[in-house]
Amino acid sequence: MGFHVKAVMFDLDGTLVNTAPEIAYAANQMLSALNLPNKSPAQIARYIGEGVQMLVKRCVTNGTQVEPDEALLNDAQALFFEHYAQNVSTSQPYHGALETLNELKRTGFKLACVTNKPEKFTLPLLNATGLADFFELIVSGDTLPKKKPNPMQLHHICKKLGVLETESMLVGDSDTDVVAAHAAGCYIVTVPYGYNQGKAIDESMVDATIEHLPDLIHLLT
Ligand SMILES: O=C(O)COP(=O)(O)O
Ligand SMILES: [Mg+2]
Repeated sequence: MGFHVKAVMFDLDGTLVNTAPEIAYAANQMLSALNLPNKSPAQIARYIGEGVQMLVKRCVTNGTQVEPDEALLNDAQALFFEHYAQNVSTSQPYHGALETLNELKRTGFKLACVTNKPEKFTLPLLNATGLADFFELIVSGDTLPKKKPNPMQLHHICKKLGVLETESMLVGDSDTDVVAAHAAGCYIVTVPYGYNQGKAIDESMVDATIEHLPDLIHLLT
């Protein structure tokens, strides 16, 4: 396919691990604590992708653009952190995730994880799912001042790994990933099964789409 790639960066939620159920569980515990009605896991899954603050805001405002009361939002954030910390890492990697990372690492690719999830949740999740050791670098949503769709995390990873952006690929599940990769100048490959706020990925905007992670092996080796 002509990808001259030395480094592969993986998005986490919706790409490597099916975290929507555990995120929805924590979000509903937060809503219950605030005496707000619970939401279906499918609805909450549509709020994933732009970090915890956006997820919480969408949960308390029913996904609308209205600004919630600041005190309510602060309480909601704290409650989400408290509840998610108690049950993070009950999720499973998607089919083929481990074998794909294993094979890409074995064949010499530099691997990194880039997520909008806060570090507090990223590291336990990667450890519990057995994914952490594949990555030379893990950059979370609060590791740097900006997160995806801003390209800062991707530039940071390329610099640390000693590769050019044009030699790097992001594998993701959402428009957030697509915009970040374009802004950084990296290749972008997407999976169709993750969380893209209920929309399909616009395939004209990506370098390739794969059905499942193991398809990457054929694309890159
Ligand atoms: O926490 C989120 O909003 C999404 O996380 P992701 O970047 O790993 O998909
Ligand atoms: Mg994602």
